[in-house]
Amino acid sequence: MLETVNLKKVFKRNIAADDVNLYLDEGESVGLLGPNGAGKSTTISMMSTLMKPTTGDVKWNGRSVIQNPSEIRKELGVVPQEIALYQELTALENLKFFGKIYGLSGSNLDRKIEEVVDHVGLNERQNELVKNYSGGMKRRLNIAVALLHEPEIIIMDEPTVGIDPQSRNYILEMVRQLNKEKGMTVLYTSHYMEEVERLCDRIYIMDHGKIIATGTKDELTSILSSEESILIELDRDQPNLIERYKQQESILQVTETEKGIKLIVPKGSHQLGTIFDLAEEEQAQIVSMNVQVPTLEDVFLHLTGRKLRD
Ligand SMILES: Nc1ncnc2c1ncn2[C@@H]1O[C@H](COP(=O)(O)OP(=O)(O)OP(=O)(O)O)[C@@H](O)[C@H]1O
Repeated sequence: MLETVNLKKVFKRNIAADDVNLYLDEGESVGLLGPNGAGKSTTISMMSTLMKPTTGDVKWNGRSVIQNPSEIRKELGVVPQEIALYQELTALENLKFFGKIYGLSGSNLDRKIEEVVDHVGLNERQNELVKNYSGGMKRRLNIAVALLHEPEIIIMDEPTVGIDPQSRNYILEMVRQLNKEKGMTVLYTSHYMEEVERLCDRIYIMDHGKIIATGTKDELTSILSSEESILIELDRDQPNLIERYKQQESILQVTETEKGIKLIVPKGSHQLGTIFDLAEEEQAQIVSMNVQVPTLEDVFLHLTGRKLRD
């Protein structure tokens, strides 16, 4: 349905997207996951006609998006990261304005507005000025605008950045319904692993402009199927203990967490004795210990050596 072919964008000497190849089949919900600056916005801006690639192409049902931008733009629902609304107008006036740009009018436009306002849960507040909206409401209205012309696909650039947990939850549930109940294809970018885990059938992990892994959540975590992670909660910071663990060849990865340390070890390698012995030598109190199967966050760390939100 939508695919990129060796898509590349170079800003002066910075390669923001480097030979990106990804695709979405009809009805799929696909996540593009990566830290800030990974190249997600650049990639989806090119996919949605908002930016020209340096080289490569984007195909929409076999037709080049680069060759036919204005024609194909009408078929895509695009939710940019920046809020694109008129603050001095009401939500309803904004929707009428953008609806007309999409070529809608009369009772057809009224019906579509009613539908999208309902979908994003803004019925009761549609006559208020956008400047008085909360950040979460503005984001919801931003999404409503992108849905007005009934696109087959919605492309969303980090739609939950900077909003409260309740609005975030609302948006995630809304996107899930669009995909699962209305059958809309979704491309969702985020640096929140939990969001793509919750929403997406398939995930692309991006870093430094490149796609570094792809698959379902299970496929991606199976990259680490021969490993397990051990979460250790400590009574206080223990920099010496972290160093001691790092010196152990049998411990593959050591990361500091909010409350302690996370270790990645080969599955079934019976490291608990060593872990306890070293803690005792460093006079560190282990408050709790948890052995877990790897998460997408672990996969990212494994592939890049960095945390998603460093
Ligand atoms: N217009 C531009 N001019 C120069 N460099 C740019 C431009 N837009 C993006 N970049 C650079 O390209 C790289 C990728 O940026 P991009 O915004 O695509 O990343 P991202 O994964 O979407 O991150 P974020 O979550 O912060 O938006 C970054 O190094 C960024 O500084």
